[in-house]
Amino acid sequence: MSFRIQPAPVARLNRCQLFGPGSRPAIFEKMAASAADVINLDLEDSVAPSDKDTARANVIAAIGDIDWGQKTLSVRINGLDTPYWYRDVVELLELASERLDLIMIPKVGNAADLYAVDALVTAVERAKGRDKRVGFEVIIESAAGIAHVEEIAAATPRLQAMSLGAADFAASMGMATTGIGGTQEQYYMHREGQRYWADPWHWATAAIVAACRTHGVLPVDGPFGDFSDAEGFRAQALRVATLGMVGKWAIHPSQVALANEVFTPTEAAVAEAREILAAMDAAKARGEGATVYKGRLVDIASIKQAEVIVRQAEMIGL
Ligand SMILES: CCC(=O)SCCNC(=O)CCNC(=O)[C@H](O)C(C)(C)COP(=O)(O)OP(=O)(O)OC[C@H]1O[C@@H](n2cnc3c(N)ncnc32)[C@H](O)[C@@H]1OP(=O)(O)O
Ligand SMILES: O=CC(=O)O
Ligand SMILES: [Mg+2]
Repeated sequence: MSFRIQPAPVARLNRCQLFGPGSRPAIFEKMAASAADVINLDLEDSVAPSDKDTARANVIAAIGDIDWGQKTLSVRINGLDTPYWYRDVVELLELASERLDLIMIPKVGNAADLYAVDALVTAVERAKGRDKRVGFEVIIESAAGIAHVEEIAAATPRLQAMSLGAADFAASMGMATTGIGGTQEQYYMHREGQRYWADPWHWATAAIVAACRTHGVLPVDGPFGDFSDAEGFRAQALRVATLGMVGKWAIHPSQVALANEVFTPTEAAVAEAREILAAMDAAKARGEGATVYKGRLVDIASIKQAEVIVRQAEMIGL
């Protein structure tokens, strides 16, 4: 470990973030009743320009009126390149109840974007005497966002989570696809007559995880558009979980259980992690830093790996 200790992210569950358009209040109660850890009421791309004001009013009312239980409640505001975002921030913080936990800022391109939102949020919070400081989450979904991902992760202590937004990311990068996440038909290796599909999201995912882990932010995978493809969703979620992400968006209720399943450690994984910790305790008592568990090496690094799983299990209450 470097002299600088890696900061821990906020200790809360973020296995699934369920999205719904702010212009569709009929589904808000259904969202609140879902098994998602985080709810994202959207004012941005799922809301038509003509509905922006109505959607904002719907969301402000729903924040206070609906029982969101223990969920983290987040509102995605419009991007800083639009005429809507400042009113989103001002009205949310002037009019919505303190039940609001997070503001999600889309299409961030650099740390200055967050500086601007932070300044506005801070001013409104002070003016209104709000006790609860609202947190931020961001979406990396542009070439500029991924190029500046580390400075964005470090931009403000308000930042709790960072998502990869595959749709806008693909557009901004000029990727030859209209798919939202998952396998891309043309992204394959060819050998001896066989095609082997690779993961075009891998680099961005790993870059986000590294930036997030460096600065104590939760890394999250964004949307998987084809909600009738459960196996495709599961494969995408398993890949990003393997790389260190803690959760994934659901853009349809059918994706919530899939995300929760992938980002909840299995009983067997938790049992194994606890056994590794016990094996290492026993090794330590013998004055050893390394030992053998089920025929394989475990050492002090294994303690940290096992602790990731045990901490997650404890948060879920397993
Ligand atoms: C791609 C880039 C991004 O920015 S993604 C993030 C922004 N997009 C969004 O927020 C879209 C969220 N999803 C939706 O708007 C809808 O799920 C879409 C995809 C339009 C499908 O809606 P719909 O045709 O009603 O689906 P369905 O008939 O299969 O619905 C079955 C039951 O589930 C409900 N439902 C639908 N969507 C949600 C949701 N997001 N959260 C909670 N419940 C939802 C429907 O109302 C329907 O309920 P019921 O069975 O009639 O009681
Ligand atoms: O906002 C999400 C995306 O994929 O774009
Ligand atoms: Mg987007």
